[in-house]
Amino acid sequence: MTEQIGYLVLSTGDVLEGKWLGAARQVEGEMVFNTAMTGYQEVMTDPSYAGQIVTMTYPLIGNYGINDIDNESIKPFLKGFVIANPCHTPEHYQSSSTLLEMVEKYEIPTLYGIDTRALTRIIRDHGEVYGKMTTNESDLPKNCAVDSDIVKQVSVTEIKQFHTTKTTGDEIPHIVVMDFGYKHSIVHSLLDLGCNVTVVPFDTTFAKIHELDPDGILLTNGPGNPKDLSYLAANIKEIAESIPTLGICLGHQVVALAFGATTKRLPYGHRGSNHPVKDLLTGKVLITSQNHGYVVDIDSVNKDDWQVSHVNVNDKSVEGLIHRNKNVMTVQFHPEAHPGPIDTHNIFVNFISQVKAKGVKQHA
Ligand SMILES: NC(=O)CC[C@H](N)C(=O)O
Repeated sequence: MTEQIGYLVLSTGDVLEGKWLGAARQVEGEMVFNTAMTGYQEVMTDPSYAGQIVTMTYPLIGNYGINDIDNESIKPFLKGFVIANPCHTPEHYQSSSTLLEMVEKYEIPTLYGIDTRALTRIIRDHGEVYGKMTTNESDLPKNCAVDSDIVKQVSVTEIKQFHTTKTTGDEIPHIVVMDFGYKHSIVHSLLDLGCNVTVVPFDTTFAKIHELDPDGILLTNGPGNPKDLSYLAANIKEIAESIPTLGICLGHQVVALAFGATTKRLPYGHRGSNHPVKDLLTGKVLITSQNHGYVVDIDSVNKDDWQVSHVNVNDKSVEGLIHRNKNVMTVQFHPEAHPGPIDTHNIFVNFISQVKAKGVKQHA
């Protein structure tokens, strides 16, 4: 294994020295930190990290290996990975390869031996931080914001169909998933609840979606700045107004934008698996999985049409919206978890109930 020295040079002027896990692969991108103590495989394969260099605050990564079931997409899309201590001797009955093998297979630029908690403090103090993973410590990152067409880079280009094996009666709702960079767990959650699923490209038109004859629409998570998708607003509004709709994370943000709200950047994002969210309808606090850098501006939400259903306990930001007259609900957190707790699984259950209440069509 290589012991080659590598550097993480930050736009703040800080330089952190580490070693390359696998080959040296120079890359630059937006720095973000994730505080989950487990779930590194799901984090590495979540398409919402496309264009970003991810660091894990938890120091030991790779200790339960890499398995064949927890990938959240067809391949990792993150730009780089920065960790403290990699484990080369994993122990888990489902483990089929190691972190190093994963990093090499997908050529993920990875540095280890970095004090990732000190790095996280720098990101928290400065907010928007860019980093360059390099072999040359005087190699400064440029302003490498995430590409404005990043969703196009991760979305499917062709329709994909999935059939449920868990029928709960004779009604099988058909859910069309608009793919902004979907996590596989979202589709698994729908299949487990007895739905058939069609995944379509993020920019599929209302007319095309109508031809697919869905009972419900799910707009997924995805990378980048939601405002870069403002050009889709009219299409998204038309879809959400006509068909029961659930938006998750980026899906929540683009629905809010389509109905006239605005989004803004959070100081340093919410990424981890223990973010407390208050459900304002039940008064309960739920522990949620999160991964976002932008948020819907609460003051911009039209309160005549929308009810704020969830708020973040830590910073009071919007975590969920329900339309007062249409069948539209959206959440900023991840009800599919993976990684993280399943406190909010009911979001899917409620959505499917709403779809069924509207009447499931007989599909050929
Ligand atoms: N997971 C997501 O869907 C993230 C949404 C958006 N890219 C953000 O950072 O806020």
